[in-house]
Amino acid sequence: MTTPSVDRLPAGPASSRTTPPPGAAVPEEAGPDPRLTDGVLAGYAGCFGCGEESPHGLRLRRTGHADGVVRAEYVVQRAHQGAPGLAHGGVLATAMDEMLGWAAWLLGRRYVTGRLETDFLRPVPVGATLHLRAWCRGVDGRKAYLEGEGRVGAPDGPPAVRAAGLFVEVPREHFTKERMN
Ligand SMILES: CCCCCCCC(=O)SCCNC(=O)CCNC(=O)[C@H](O)C(C)(C)COP(=O)(O)OP(=O)(O)OC[C@H]1O[C@@H](n2cnc3c(N)ncnc32)[C@H](O)[C@@H]1OP(=O)(O)O
Repeated sequence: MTTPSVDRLPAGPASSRTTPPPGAAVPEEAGPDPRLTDGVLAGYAGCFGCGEESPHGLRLRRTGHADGVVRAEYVVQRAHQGAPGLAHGGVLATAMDEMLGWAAWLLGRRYVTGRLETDFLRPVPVGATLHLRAWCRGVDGRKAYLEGEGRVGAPDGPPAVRAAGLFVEVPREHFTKERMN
């Protein structure tokens, strides 16, 4: 069991559907299983969140993981605007989805987002670097409960976004059977 050493924001966005039930353990971080990172799944270059081949994608850059917490940086691009000069909320939610997904996959199993809840705490300007981190709060059968946050300008900068999510473990076929190409 690991307990992420995270300086958590006071009130999270979690509803009952993204809160682990009592007794749900936080597993040891397994590290991404090489069998999961086969180019089709984790690390996919076409991924809108992290892929280098996605022209207007977020291109999240992972900066490390330790003690069950995964960290990344995201620089807000002009293509990510909602209001002029400010990041679109849906784009920020995407960044959090990606982060929570990474934290889930570090458990060594394949997960997809079932539910994502997001709080937007302050606007994030184009050109700003968002320092992101995410961690697991517990696993209950196929369900993993993740949490994360993004801070502007520095890892201890002002919080701009936070999220809680319920991820569901799926078999490999999930990613192949309904693919269009
Ligand atoms: C490295 C990779 C990074 C990836 C980062 C990006 C992650 C993503 O964005 S993934 C893409 C977005 N997500 C998707 O496309 C998922 C689409 N949905 C699905 O495929 C299915 O609905 C799926 C797999 C989530 C669940 O379906 P299924 O496998 O039939 O499981 P199901 O029996 O319905 O649910 C399993 C459990 O999860 C719970 N659950 C499922 N969905 C939700 C939900 N939205 N809210 C709360 N609980 C839920 C169920 O209640 C059930 O709980 P219990 O076991 O206690 O009864």
